[in-house]
Amino acid sequence: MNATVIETRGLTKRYGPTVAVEGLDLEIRKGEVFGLLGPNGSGKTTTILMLIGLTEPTSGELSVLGLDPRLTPLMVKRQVGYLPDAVGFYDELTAWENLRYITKLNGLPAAEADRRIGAALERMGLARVANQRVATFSRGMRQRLGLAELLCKTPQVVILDEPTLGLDPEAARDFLALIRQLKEDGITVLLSSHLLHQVQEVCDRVGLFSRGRMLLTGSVEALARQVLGSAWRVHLEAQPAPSDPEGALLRAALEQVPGVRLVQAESTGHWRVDAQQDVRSELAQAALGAGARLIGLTQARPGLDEVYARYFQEAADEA
Ligand SMILES: Nc1ncnc2c1ncn2[C@@H]1O[C@H](COP(=O)(O)OP(=O)(O)OP(=O)(O)O)[C@@H](O)[C@H]1O
Repeated sequence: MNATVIETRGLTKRYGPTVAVEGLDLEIRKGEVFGLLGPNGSGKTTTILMLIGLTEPTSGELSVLGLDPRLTPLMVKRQVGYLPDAVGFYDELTAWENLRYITKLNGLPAAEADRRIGAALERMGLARVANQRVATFSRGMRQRLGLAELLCKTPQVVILDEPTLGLDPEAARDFLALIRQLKEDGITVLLSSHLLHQVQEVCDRVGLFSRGRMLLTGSVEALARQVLGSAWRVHLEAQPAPSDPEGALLRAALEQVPGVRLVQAESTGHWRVDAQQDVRSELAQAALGAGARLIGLTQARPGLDEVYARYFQEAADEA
């Protein structure tokens, strides 16, 4: 198993009477992409700020790359790239000049800085606009420039606060693809977002936050299984046999497939099947066995939005 890169135990932050983060136990391993997910005000930013030593925890333990950000904030900052939700650049300088300025502040020798800046801009798809003033950049380009800035530090860990905020769907998808590339380089990524459906594709694991507490953690599939009781969803289109006009036989056949949890008629000839594992071929066989004409079978993963909504609905019902 990969080394633990970020670890917290009972991490808590209070602002006067407000509990921003309470009793957070977190363990993130090298090369993981971990998503802190939850609505506005649930404690994601405060968690991030504690991890990079920008705010003091009220109590609890934390370690980032084996260091305590309370004791050695500069050493942590040197190895951890942090992209806040609003990235600030000098609008009148070009992309290259902005990065050059920052690398100079970080004490990087000029030749090495030029090499890293060139590579980072290329990697972020900004090489063509390297000499363009940042004032002319879209929000998506600024975000990519923010990531390029982080890469100049050759960080081991990258922490991104709401990285897709304000991006249109295409720019958001592109940005998430860049995050996936960081993982391929062995960089550990922690990102926060309230856009559950958007980040679920890119995260190996997620922690769902609510009111300062991380209530659920795991892979999207594990959470779906835990909360919804199933992790696979298949949409099946079939015309029942002429002798089974209501589709009752077809439905019974689908229900009998091992692993199937729920079969629901969505509209005439359309069925939704929730299952514990991939049962597509078994469903196809069952449909044919019931004399139906199989028209189509598509698979969709239940989304985090649904997990989140169901989990909090159940918690509210219990309360
Ligand atoms: N400096 C502060 N002083 C007082 N209260 C604060 C401070 N920073 C955050 N809080 C409170 O702590 C709670 C958690 O806020 P936090 O910013 O961590 O949430 P978040 O999940 O990152 O939300 P968002 O998505 O809106 O950034 C909120 O109730 C917030 O009002």
